[in-house]
Amino acid sequence: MSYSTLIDDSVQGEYRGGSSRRSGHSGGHGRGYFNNRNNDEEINGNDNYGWEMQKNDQERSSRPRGGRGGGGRGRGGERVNNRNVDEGYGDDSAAVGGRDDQQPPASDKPRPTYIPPEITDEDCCGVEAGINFNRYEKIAVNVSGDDVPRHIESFKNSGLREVLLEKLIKCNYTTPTPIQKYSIPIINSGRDLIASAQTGSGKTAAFVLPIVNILINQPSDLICDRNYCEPQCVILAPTRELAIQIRDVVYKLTSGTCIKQSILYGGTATSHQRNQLNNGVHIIVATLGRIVDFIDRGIISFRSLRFFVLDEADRMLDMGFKTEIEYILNHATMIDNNRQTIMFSATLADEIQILAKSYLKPNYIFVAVGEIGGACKDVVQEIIEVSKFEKKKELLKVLKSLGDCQGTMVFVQQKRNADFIAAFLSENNIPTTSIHGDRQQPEREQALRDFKSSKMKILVATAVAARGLDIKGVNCVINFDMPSSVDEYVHRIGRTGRLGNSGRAVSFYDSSSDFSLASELNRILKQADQEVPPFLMRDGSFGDVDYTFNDIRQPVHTYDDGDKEDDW
Ligand SMILES: Nc1ncnc2c1ncn2[C@@H]1O[C@H](COP(=O)(O)OP(=O)(O)OP(=O)(O)O)[C@@H](O)[C@H]1O
Repeated sequence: MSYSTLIDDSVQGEYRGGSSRRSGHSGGHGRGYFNNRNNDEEINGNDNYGWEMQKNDQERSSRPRGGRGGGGRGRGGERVNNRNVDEGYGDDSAAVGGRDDQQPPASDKPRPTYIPPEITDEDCCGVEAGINFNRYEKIAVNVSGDDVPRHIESFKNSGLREVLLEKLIKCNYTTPTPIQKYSIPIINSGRDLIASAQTGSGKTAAFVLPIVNILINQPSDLICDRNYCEPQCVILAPTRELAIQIRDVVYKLTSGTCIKQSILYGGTATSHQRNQLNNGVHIIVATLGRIVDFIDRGIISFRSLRFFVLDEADRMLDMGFKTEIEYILNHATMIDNNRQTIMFSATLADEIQILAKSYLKPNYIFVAVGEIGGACKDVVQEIIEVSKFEKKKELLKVLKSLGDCQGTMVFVQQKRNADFIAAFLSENNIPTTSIHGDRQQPEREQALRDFKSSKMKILVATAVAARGLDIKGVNCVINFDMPSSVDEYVHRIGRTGRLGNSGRAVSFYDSSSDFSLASELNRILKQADQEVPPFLMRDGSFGDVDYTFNDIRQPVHTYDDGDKEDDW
């Protein structure tokens, strides 16, 4: 197979002497049309992380705040004029100020004209439950907070409306996962919630189901006009692709009901999104940069907001996004008492919990299924010591050992490396595509489609695909480069081994650059009952694993197999 049939145009362009986009012609469907660049979230964990984040934070913290009372375009307008509103923060915050010297000033950048395809039912098929699904029952659940509502045992007795139960049957959701058992009644009862559960264990439905249920059960008027919209629920995610996926779940659970939803994300035409908003929507799923643009323009107000959800909450509250989150929460139209705040992630460091507390009502509930920040035990983790010069050779060796390498995600740290590795694999006759923040939005979505449909066996990705993506048939994750934190490692390897399926993760450890991760990797491997290789013991300490549930408020109720009811 020739190289050009294996890899799409932009990668090819990149490989043949720099980015085709940079030289003014993007290949394929993007030619001369989608010539915006995507400032993306991977900047936060990867390329040039340090100084740019500081710069961005300074820039954002100097922005004027709120105060328009839901209309006034004055100050918002100024801000809009100061940057390209379509690109805004690119994806999605974190890139204000431009992290790339080659980027033209924001105001010179062309607006994206990409209108994403309409969602179809085919877009909504997720992973099917695997052989270890029943093992979820054995995972201890810790809950803290006063007057915690009783958890459910089945969807049937969950209080969800018939229309939702029918949808669950269609989706093959027969039994709720532990996080769903606890979250559904908590959210249904109107309480704020911060929750952690392992990757691939159904956190999305854990918040979408009860929210949709309440919106249907206790409807309130949908307020909008041709310039303005008051959503009742806003769900924020750190990446565009994750926002799309959450929207798909919302669509799956609301289609045919009165609930209207919309998605706002960067790299796409704003006019299209605006039209949807002006017709009124109950639920907006969004990335941060784009929703802030709409707020700045006075198109979105929070007067009717009933639910504010942060998926991947630890990521959303870290330096890259925190200022924008606070901007939204402090917005003049936000009425705290009306709002239920809900936060989910597989990883929730103590600092994040402390920060999150200030956004939650004092009687919020904290739920942790299993070890907070622990890796999914259905993923067999293998760490190989490889010098950076040997990595490509080792990659081919690992892929060969997989037999058919269909459904492999290869993570790298830098965007240029993603294209480089994709080109390298393609040259070795392995159909490969790539996803990262320098690819244009249609290309990113096409890459995911090609990987999901098995047209491409391998997806090479940066941090942009590390969190939340739920792709059927991902059998193996390869960390070609180690991520910069062990939490990101947990998210990356969690793209496989989802919903009780088994998965495999192979990570290349180069002592010269990954030394600082050694102790944390030891802990993660031990927590997940995996073998710890000698070189990690050599490079890192090997203290006791401490994933104890730690709520700043006490007491904590622990529920494990056989001890489910006592504390209620
Ligand atoms: N009760 C259920 N029964 C069967 N399938 C389910 C159930 N709940 C969720 N799923 C499916 O499980 C898969 C994983 O769910 P989801 O993406 O919400 O996981 P997650 O916990 O958010 O993972 P991550 O931490 O990686 O974001 C999805 O394909 C979803 O459709």
